Amino acid sequence: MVIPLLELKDVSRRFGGVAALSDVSFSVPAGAVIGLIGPNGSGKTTLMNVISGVDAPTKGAVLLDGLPIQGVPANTLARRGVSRTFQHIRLIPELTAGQNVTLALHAPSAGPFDILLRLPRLRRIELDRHARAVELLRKVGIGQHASTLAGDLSYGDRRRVEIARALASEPRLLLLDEPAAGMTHGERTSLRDLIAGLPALGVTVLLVEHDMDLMMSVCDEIHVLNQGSSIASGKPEEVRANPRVIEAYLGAEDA
Ligand SMILES: Nc1ncnc2c1ncn2[C@@H]1O[C@H](COP(=O)(O)OP(=O)(O)OP(=O)(O)O)[C@@H](O)[C@H]1O
Repeated sequence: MVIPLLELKDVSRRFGGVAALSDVSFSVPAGAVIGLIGPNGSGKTTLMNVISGVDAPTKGAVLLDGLPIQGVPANTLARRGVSRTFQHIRLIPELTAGQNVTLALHAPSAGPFDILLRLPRLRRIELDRHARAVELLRKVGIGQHASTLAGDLSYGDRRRVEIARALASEPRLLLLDEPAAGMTHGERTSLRDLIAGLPALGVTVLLVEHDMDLMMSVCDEIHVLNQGSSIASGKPEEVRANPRVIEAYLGAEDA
């Protein structure tokens, strides 16, 4: 039996009287792009928080390579191969795209003596880190903007820098929370190609996104949440035609 990269078993999260997640179960096989959709407030971000260690479930298990990780802090999970982007951009606008990515890189970093004595090793480490950041920016299609201030980049390119930052820890599982939000049509098309290419780089993707065209064209499988519960799972075209899904979205529009 092949152990999935990620498995959720009856994951629940309550906030006081609010059941943000109720017994959500599904798995994410290695090498896939898996989508998570649902109307506003259905629990998608809560689930991303629980998987990435930003939050812990009230009940249930989150397994990475078959081992429980619920409650493990985000920085530990990052070392174990789980990385994410957030709904709201978290770059430092006064730093260049390259510097923003460099900040997210793991060691090798300089030691106190390297810094104090400005040993040649320090310069070499800095050059290596910069080269690695540029390589990551190239992977997401904006290598040419490595020296541009993050604050001067277009919205779509800032989102790409965020993805490059998330790739800096060499994740096996990348959680993308609404990466297309605020993007133009053209930016969405290139984001789609970027996401579709991630499995070939060894990165499995769990994607939360409201852009249905993007989801339909990039996901191998989609899971649908409504009011914290899983209401449908399947191939994009199956999910799109599912009456429960249509009803959940129409209901949300009426609200
Ligand atoms: N920290 C919190 N404290 C209290 N309630 C919360 C908290 N976080 C989320 N909730 C509630 O949990 C439910 C699910 O919220 P969540 O943000 O996960 O939904 P979502 O599907 O990501 O929504 P959106 O598409 O609008 O981002 C909502 O009712 C929300 O109000």
